[in-house]
Amino acid sequence: MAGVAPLTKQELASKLVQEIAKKGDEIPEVFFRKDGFPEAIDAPDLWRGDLLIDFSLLSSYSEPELAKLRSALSKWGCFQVINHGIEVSFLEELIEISKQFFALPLEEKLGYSAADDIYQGYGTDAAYSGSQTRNWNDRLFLFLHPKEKLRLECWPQKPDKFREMIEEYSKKISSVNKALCKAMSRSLGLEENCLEFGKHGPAIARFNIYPRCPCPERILGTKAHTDNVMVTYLLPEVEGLQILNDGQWYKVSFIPGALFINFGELGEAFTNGVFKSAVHRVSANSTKDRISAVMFFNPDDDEVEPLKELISADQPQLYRKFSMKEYSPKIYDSFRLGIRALDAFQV
Ligand SMILES: O=C(O)CCC(=O)C(=O)O
Ligand SMILES: [Fe+2]
Repeated sequence: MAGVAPLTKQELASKLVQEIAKKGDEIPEVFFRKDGFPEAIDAPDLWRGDLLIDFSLLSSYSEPELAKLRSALSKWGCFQVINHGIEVSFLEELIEISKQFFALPLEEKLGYSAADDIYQGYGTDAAYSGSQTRNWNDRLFLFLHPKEKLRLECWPQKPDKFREMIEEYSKKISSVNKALCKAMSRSLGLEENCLEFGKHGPAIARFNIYPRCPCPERILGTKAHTDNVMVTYLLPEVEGLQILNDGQWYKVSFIPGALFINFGELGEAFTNGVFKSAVHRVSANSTKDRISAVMFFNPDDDEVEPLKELISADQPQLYRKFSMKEYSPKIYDSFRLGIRALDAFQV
């Protein structure tokens, strides 16, 4: 990330996808994928079957549900979860409030971008390097934990309930995460506190908007990537997310009220590759804007290393021990270059 300077508000305004979409001018070349991208297939049976986890069964440690969880994470690195205990009306309101935030006047939103931090606040990714193909996406990015990283000036004061809802959502997601950590440990035949993280709650909240796009066959909402975290909890508004598995892209079916959970690179390192980090991307669509609300969890310690219990003759150690201080600087370039930051730490 060295050498990447934040943009002035004016520069940022000219790069925002919402603004480009609103003007309706010709789309800048920098958004077009030079070589196109492979099509994704529908797989409703998968999302209603092997990759649909009933959270209420996990909390009672149902053996078949634990086996399903283990299989989903080791083969796909992701699943959707229902009966997670967060009221659907709350989730719908969160999406609605996020939508209202992105609908605020530009000047007001720019007030929530950080002048000295390319990540935090309102803005758009990948606006900082002229050469890479850009995503058709703007976002609000907020650090929640550790407290030293929290920048309250980037937290929207409007819509009125937004701040309160983010805090509330982070508590609700935390309790889902606590139970899920235990279930994941159990699914691996381990003591329930072996695979524990996110004690202080999610590290980051990210709200995405993918404006309606006139040219979805040549532009992506977000290009293929793995998340640089332990685990991601995603609340989508409609379809658009896609997953790569064995060389094939799959459309994730939208299930109202379900949360989409995917394992990040740090989760893969922590489980010594037993659970995979899902490669995913977001398509653009020509009919409507799309919103998603994302919570990212990180490890509690500064160092990440594969669990001893998951290293064996059959499953030799895949990643060396590394610190977040070593890992974090690799994130920006890996996203830009489309490679995995984690691969730098292979044994
Ligand atoms: O919007 C989505 O569905 C996915 C977002 C995503 O992958 C991310 O924010 O890391
Ligand atoms: Fe992601």
